[in-house]
Amino acid sequence: MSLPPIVVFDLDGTLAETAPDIMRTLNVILEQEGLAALPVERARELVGAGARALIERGFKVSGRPLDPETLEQLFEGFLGIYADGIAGNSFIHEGVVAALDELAADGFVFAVCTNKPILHTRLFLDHFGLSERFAAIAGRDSFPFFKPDPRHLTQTIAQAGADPARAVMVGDSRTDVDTARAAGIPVICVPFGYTDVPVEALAPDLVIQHFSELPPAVRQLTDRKPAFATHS
Ligand SMILES: O=C(O)COP(=O)(O)O
Ligand SMILES: [Mg+2]
Repeated sequence: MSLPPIVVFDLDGTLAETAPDIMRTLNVILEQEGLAALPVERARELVGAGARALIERGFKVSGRPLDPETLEQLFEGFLGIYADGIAGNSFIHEGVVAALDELAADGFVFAVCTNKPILHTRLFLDHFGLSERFAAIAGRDSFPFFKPDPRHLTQTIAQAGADPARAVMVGDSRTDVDTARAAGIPVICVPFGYTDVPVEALAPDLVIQHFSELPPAVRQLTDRKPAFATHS
């Protein structure tokens, strides 16, 4: 039996708007350290490479040096603060569930490959009742490597038991495009996530404006026709 095709999703900024709760957590930490809170709009340049990088970048834009030991302490604090109220102001983007339903009817399976810690990733997806929709869920700490290392993506696909030759990545940032390119997997970008340059500048295979555009985009890139195409 052949392996199923797969769509692998980035989480922050792609499947979900998570910036309000991520930035709220960062601001608790910055204020604890005597620094000014940053506006949620800064998420576009700060989020995307995981919680440690977020804290580092938050200190950098605040003009405060940060030594490695303090970073580790603050990261430990971040884990608890963010987990507590992880979905307070976050939401799954409109059309995600309908797109999953439509692609599942075509035989696709799904996975999440995110640089969010796996603890938060699972908590978040559980909160929205979505965990069981994914054949594999991989966070930044699920393997000894993480995006943009292509093995984060290829191992996620392997764990999902899917066909890497009929895989598509969906993301919102340079990290996702670089990961997919290095893995030789086509990539679709959403323009409403966390990136400091327009996603078009990252040259993904396709850009979708809304998740209603995802099923045809995925079919185009995997050369698959809708299940009932022959009847139309
Ligand atoms: O939380 C982050 O910094 C990155 O998460 P993502 O890989 O889901 O965009
Ligand atoms: Mg992202």
